[in-house]
Order: sequence, then C-alpha cells, then structure tokens
Amino acid sequence: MQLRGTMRINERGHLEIGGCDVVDLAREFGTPLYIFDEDLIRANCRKFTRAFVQKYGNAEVIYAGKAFLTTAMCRIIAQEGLGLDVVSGGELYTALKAGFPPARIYFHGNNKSKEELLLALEVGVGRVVVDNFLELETLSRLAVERGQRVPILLRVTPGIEAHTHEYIRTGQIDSKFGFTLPGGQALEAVKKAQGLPGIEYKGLHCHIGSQIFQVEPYRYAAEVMMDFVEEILKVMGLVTEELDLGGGFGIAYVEEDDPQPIEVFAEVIMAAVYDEAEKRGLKLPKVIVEPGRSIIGPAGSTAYTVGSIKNIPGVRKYVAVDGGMADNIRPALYGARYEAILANKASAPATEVVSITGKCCESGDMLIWDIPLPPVEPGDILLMPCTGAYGYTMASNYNRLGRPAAVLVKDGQADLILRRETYEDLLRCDVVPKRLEK
Ligand SMILES: Cc1ncc(COP(=O)(O)O)c(C=O)c1O
Ligand SMILES: N[C@@H](CCCC[NH3+])C(=O)O
Repeated sequence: MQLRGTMRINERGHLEIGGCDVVDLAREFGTPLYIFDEDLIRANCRKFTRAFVQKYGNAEVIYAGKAFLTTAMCRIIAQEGLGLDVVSGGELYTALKAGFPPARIYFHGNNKSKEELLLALEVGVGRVVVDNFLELETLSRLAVERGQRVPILLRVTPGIEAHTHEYIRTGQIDSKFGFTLPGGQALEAVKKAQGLPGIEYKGLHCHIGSQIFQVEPYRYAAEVMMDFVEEILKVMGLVTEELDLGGGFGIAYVEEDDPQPIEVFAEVIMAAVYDEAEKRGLKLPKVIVEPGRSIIGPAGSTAYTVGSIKNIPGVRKYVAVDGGMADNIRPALYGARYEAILANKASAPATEVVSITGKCCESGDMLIWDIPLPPVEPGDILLMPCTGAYGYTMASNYNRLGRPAAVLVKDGQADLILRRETYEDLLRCDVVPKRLEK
C-alpha cells in the first residue's frame, strides 16, 4: 500500500499519520474513525495555488465543499486563501458559521430553493452559479426586491464525455446540470441574463465530471468554452470576464490508478485558455478551478476495528469491520476501489487474500473485494486510506448507525473535528404523535 502524506510505519510496527499512532487514535477516539492529515490538506491546497494562481496570476482556486465540509475544514480553506464552492443552504450555513468570507463563496446547485437564493443574497456570496432558467428568473426577482445586483456565472453543459463512472460524469449533453451548449440553450441563457434586472453576467462555468485522469477532456472543455466566449462577444458584444472550468481532477485510490499530476492539469488548462484567447483575439478571462477530491481525498483515511471473520473454504474469507457503506458508500455506489493496511501489523507481510465487508444489513455492503493482508484477527485496526472525499459527506445513518467521529492530526497532536454521533443524536429528529404517546 502506498503511504500518503505524513503516513509512516513507526518503531512499534504501527501505522502513524501526522505523528499519531493509528492504534492509539483508535483506542482514544473509538472506531470507525476518519483521520485527516492536516499537513497534507494544506500541501494539496498550496499545490493548486502554486500551479494555477502563482504561476499564471489571473486564476482562482475554490475548494468544492461537497467533498468534505466541516467548520474546521472551512477554517483551513480560508487560511490557505482558497475560495469555496457550496451547493446547498446547509453548506453555505456551515461556511458562514465558520467565518468564511462570503465574497469568496461560489453558490452552485441545480435546484436551489428560493430560501437558499435569499440567503445567498442576504450574505452577499461572491458568485451565484446559475443552473437553469427558473433560477435565473427567481434570482432576478429576489435581487430586484432587495435592491441588489447579483454577480453570476452561468453553468454550461459543453457536451463532453469524460471517461469516468457514468454517475459522476456531468459534462455530456444528457445531463441534469446546466444550460446545454450544443443547440443554443446556453446562448439563450446569456441573452436572458443580460436582459434581466438585478443580474450581472460575469462569466461561464462548466464541470465535465469527477475522478478524471487525463488532461484531454479539460483541454477540449477549455476550447469549447472559449469558442462560446467568442460567440457571446460576436453576437451580443458581451465580454466574458470569468471562466470556471470546474473540478474533477483524479486521484490514485489504488496502485493502478495513474492520474496526471495537478501541475500538468494546470499547464494544459491554462495553455488552452491562453492559446484560444490569443487565436481569437479575446480578453483573457480569469480562470477558476474547483477541486474537491484532489485536495481532501488522499488526506483522509478511515480506521475500523475488525470483528467477525467468516471463512468459506475454497470460496472467500469475509472480514467484517465496525463500519461500512454507512460511512463510505462509494464502493457500493460506484464500485470504487480502495487499499487497506492493518495499522497494528503495518510491516507484517501479506499472507492471505480476504474481502472487507461492513456491518450493514445488506449483501452489497462491501468495502474491498480480494485484498492481500497479513493474518487478520478480531481486534485488528484496519485502515483504509484515501477516504477523505465523499466519505463523511455521503455518510448515512443506515441501520441507525451513528456517523463516525473525525480527527485532525498534525505533529503528534490529534484534535476532534467531528464528534461521534450518539444514540441520542439518532433520536434528535424523532417526533412521537400524541396518539402514540401511551
Ligand atoms: C460543479 C462541481 N464542481 C466541483 C466538483 C468537485 O469535483 P471533484 O471533487 O472531483 O474535484 C464537482 C463534483 O464533481 C462539481 O459538481
Ligand atoms: N460523490 C462522487 C463524485 C460526485 C461529485 C459531485 N459532482 C464520488 O464520490 O466520487
């Protein structure tokens, strides 16, 4: 298994992250436990800032909060100078409560409610990324009522098929997101935005998908979008000042995964935008990117305790852990693959192939199929790395399991950033109607 960030194997033969022994963390905070490597989160933020902002100037990196968002995470992102992409009132509220500067917030979503749009206007988010005609009209009406002019980007579906799982592909024509470019819907949206009071057109957005390894889809997206920027200028005399090319930069979950480094994505994207601007005689737009997974994915791991083990001779050995699809739905949802290590036997050689299953009442509750590990016993601490993105944020209370705790580790110190949900937490929304009281 590849060791990421500050991971190392210590003198006790245990896995360590951020200078903290994972076995000790499991003992102190319980399992399942999400462990976040603060140095790696910050290093990833800085990698993006260097590759896009420091190298090219007219660019901005905004972290996609859907990957992992808590108050502490907002603080780190704010300190690192990144912007923030939120997709719901709940994410926006979290950011505001964390003191995140509203002007650096981009508000996404394909079906924002009136209440969500009002909140965005009230607090003055930096940009609303408008997805559809209904939203455009509602936003205009609300802005006028409040005597405001709201800066927007328009979300465009460019008609690009990136090679990733079909559920996490978003740039193709047949998608619920955005105004479709081929066929003229997107141009119609720009015209409408220009004609509506209270709306200030700033630019365009597209997002072609997630967990993308290759640079070509981004190059192509940049070309297609710059072509549209030119069309907008020609048809309407309107300058597009900002071009947001979304997130989606892939990461290596398992050794075979081979994504391009961020620096290469940055070079290709920026070169494509610069070339297209020059070729077409256009003003260079500010380029925005929205990485989520590539910032937080590798920086998070999940520690589990091994429980029951079922061996079916000649068929399979199931090793059950104390979490599963409730804290990581990705294997069940996308067939996502992960690696694992026994944190308390980190330098022991692998001797058997086992499958890691969860504790949910569901046969599909598998975390890893067929992984070589040292002899596994009940009580071992199994660590699955690279679970930082879309683990906690997609977690559920299925089977009334409480969501795990999360700790932030750095220089030998572990701080709780999410406390474990208790049985009482599970009841906090339950209401008993009067007629059921006795
Ligand atoms: C609009 C938008 N921006 C950014 C992201 C972040 O993607 P990722 O976490 O793959 O970087 C997503 C999710 O796919 C998205 O839908
Ligand atoms: N949640 C997905 C990616 C979709 C991201 C949001 N557009 C994942 O775990 O890979």
